[in-house]
Amino acid sequence: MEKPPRLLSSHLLLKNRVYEVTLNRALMVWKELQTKKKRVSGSIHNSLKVGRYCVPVSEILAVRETVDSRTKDHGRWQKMSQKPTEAYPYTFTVSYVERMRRHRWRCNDVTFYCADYTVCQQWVQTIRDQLSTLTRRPKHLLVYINPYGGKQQGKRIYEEKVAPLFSRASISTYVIVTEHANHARDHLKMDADLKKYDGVVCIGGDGMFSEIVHGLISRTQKDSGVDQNCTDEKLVPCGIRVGIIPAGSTDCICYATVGINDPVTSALHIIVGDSQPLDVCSVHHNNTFLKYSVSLLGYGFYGDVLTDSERKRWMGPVRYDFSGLKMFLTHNYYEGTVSFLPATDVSGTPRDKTMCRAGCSTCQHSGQLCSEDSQDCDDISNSENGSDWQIIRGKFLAINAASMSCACPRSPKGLSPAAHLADGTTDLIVVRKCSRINFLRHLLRHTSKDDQFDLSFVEVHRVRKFRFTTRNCDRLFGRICNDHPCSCNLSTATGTAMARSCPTPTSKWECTAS
Ligand SMILES: Nc1ncnc2c1ncn2[C@@H]1O[C@H](COP(=O)(O)OP(=O)(O)OP(=O)(O)O)[C@@H](O)[C@H]1O
Repeated sequence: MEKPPRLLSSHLLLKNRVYEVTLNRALMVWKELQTKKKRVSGSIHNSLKVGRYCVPVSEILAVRETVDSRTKDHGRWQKMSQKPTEAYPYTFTVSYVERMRRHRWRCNDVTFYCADYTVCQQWVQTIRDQLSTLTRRPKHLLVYINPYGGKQQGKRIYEEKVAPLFSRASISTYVIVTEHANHARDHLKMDADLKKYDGVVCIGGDGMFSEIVHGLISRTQKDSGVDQNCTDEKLVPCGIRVGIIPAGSTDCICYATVGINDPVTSALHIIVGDSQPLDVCSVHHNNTFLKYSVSLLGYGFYGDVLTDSERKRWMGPVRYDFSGLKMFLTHNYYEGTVSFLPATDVSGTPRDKTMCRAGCSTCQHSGQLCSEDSQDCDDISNSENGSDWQIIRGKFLAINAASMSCACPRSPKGLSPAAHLADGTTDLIVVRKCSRINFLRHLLRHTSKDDQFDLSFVEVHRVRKFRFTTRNCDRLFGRICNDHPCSCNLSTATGTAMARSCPTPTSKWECTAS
């Protein structure tokens, strides 16, 4: 492939050594000219070889000029440990993403010393020009902080770890610290002037993310004239991106999308404009819309754990372990009928060995699955009307729909390890009534390498829609656990980014009680 032409090339001083520094539209590279003693850190993933560093322009956060070793910014990010020699009195500092191990990102600064003021200015201006061409980067963000989630550290996490990075990247923010549950949802639904923002940032856990998703999707449907109660109507995808800064108890949506629960990593993904579409399921009861779900919808064990754990919020994150143990000992089961429409037109299965990650080819293809005029969507409707529905009757300990892996640090594989983030399907996991010891075996497999579906009392299906009808309809929806990671907080087990996520309502399923 042809190399992009050089925009700039200069000999600049860095840590008292002379480097050849070059910039093209894609990369900034600096290479040491005198390498008597190689003392370059190998910690940067971006480096091509010792003494040569390479940073994609897309991962440069900012550049700032420094005159006479006094930077214009006096932030904590400044690392001006060495004084410029007299021959190189003009400096500029580049902040960029340093990729560490295990999906962790950090902001690193490198300061270059120039002999000539014009050269210094040229570098600053050319890098800024290149950054201004990156149109996916947000400039204005609406930030909601839940001061109540997780260990109640949301405000501190935002102020100490995230806000300085947003300010470094010249992102303007409008920050709302929520005052009560559903504050963010209602503000997004009714009041927020979304045209002013390039994205919404959620500082909190999965419950808070769910609030924001509900606010945004409901607003989008209302603005587009879509009736949420009608199961046959196609949902209109939500155009605005949502960033997650993990500050909850389990943060499984962040973990499953970014691969790590780390506020700095998530903030950096937001700054560089990364995005990952997510499936959104809608849940209905008797032709009435109940909820949206992007991660786990659980009935039975997981719903019971959530219901119980909400009453014990004062315990902090450990409440999930406590309630998990309690529900495990209670060993409730539920009788009813599960009917589902299998996703027969997709390539993968829930038993695959690969985990879905950003850039997954299956999700890229399926992202357009239910776009307007899609033939595939018509095929799905035809199947519904036909006889493709399958039925399971019996007594169940748990009925779960995982629209993503639902992985979290305590259960790194998650509830359904091969579930896709945006393929328009959900993995339906049915755990039939079994002995307590067998159920424990199933739960323990969420934390081990063993296949949690390879048990006679567990069934897993990749589906487009499903229905659950209990024998006792009254109890049905009181026990649904929606968009909540309690699944990852079982008595035995223990999730950027944020998740940089863009809700795309590509699949729908319904629960009906009759
Ligand atoms: N100011 C507030 N006071 C009380 N509750 C709030 C407030 N703001 C948001 N909430 C509610 O707090 C609930 C829990 O928040 P969040 O998801 O951030 O933390 P968590 O439950 O500890 O973490 P996780 O969902 O990852 O387990 C959410 O359902 C949200 O509706």
